[in-house]
Amino acid sequence: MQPARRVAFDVIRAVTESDAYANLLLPTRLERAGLSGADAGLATELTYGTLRMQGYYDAVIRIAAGRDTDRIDPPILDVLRLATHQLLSMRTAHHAVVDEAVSLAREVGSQSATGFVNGVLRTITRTEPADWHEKVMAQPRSDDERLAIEYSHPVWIVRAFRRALAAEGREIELEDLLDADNLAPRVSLVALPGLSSTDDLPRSRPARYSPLGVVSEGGDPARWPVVQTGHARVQDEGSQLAALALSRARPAAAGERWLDMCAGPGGKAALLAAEAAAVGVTLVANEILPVRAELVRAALAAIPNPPQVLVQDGTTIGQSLPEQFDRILIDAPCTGLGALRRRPEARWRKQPKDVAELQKLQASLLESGIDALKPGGILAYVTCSPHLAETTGVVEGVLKRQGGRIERLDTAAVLAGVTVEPLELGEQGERASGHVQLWPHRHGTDAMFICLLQKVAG
Ligand SMILES: C[S@@+](CC[C@H](N)C(=O)[O-])C[C@H]1O[C@@H](n2cnc3c(N)ncnc32)[C@H](O)[C@@H]1O
Repeated sequence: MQPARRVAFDVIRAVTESDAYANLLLPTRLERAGLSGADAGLATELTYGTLRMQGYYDAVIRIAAGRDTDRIDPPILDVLRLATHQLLSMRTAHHAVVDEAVSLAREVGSQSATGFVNGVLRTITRTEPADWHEKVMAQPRSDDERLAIEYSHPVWIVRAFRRALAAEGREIELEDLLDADNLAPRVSLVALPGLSSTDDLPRSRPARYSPLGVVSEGGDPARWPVVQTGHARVQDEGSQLAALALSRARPAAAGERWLDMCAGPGGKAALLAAEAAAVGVTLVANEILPVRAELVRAALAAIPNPPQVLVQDGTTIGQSLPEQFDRILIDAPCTGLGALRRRPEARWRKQPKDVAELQKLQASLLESGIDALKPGGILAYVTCSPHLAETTGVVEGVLKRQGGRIERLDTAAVLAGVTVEPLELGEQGERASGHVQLWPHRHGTDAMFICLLQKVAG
């Protein structure tokens, strides 16, 4: 079997069977198989494309097999999904796809499975991709269910996106957003201030919004010397803006103390640390999980006088370190619904019940952050999810409970002073409630939510 397809199949299997993360597993499997360049690109496209479009392909397989996908053996279903991706989206030669799928089915299933796979795939090849689209979309459904199938997202996520866009008067952008989630994101990098500049980053063009960012125009940035020294990093532009919203909310005074409360694996902490070092500010990074705290230490190693890394539950920091910090970043654990482009399987793994649990933790981290903030200090509450329960829901609930202790800052105005090009924001809501919501389809970033708050002085 062609090695790229084998790697893709093995990763897809590990994702379905043992909850592996494709973005972590794929690079190690590519290396083990000795794949690089075009072969690595093909394996990545096969893996990510199949996992992203799984919902749509399952709808096709259901019709072609005449049975529900939960009545198909999981390894055989994965064989069919990978083959369907090649047939419908990559237009690979039919006989090659069917032959390879049948051999895989022989290897991972029973003899009877080979006949089943052969039959289902031959049925799929007999109809053009555009006609499959028509068949799959033919049954009458609600608008959200139709979008869920067409763009391969669970319905509850479609609904959450619709509500978040409606809150800013941009419900009309829903299809663009769902479509953007199915495209590979461009690779953005940050040049850490004081350690490198965007001129040191080869084969790249300046980012649209981040003054420290570039977008790679090809090649593997991990091989660039400035990235290998840790002086520049691969980092989504939305994450850069989240860190810069805090560090540049107002001029920093030497001697300030900043806290990154949920720092693992350390991407934003590295940017904050570089910003802090340039103006004589001390950063403390905190992370609850020891293994992720190690990643934070590694991420900070290239910064001169690297910041202290604490391993604590952020929800207790308000008690253990009350009124200690001038600025705090809470990049809260969240559903990650704003980063579906990067984590192809995440949309199928997250469940609506996760939202309620996370919302409780997010509120308690925010309350703790407010306690840890000095009067007059600034806090950035950030999520890489646009789900309203995790964003404005958390902020509004905490503001209500805190009475007049905390007030909103105008995050849009702060970012207007930071970004290279002005950010196009929604028509309503954001100005009034002080936050900024970034979007993949509109800004080309992850859907980061950024809300600056200030503790009332005295
Ligand atoms: C969204 S990630 C932060 C990403 C990070 N800021 C970056 O840019 O690399 C959230 C982090 O919070 C950590 N976390 C979860 N619960 C926590 C808690 N109670 N206290 C502190 N950190 C927590 C998670 O382990 C995870 O590493």
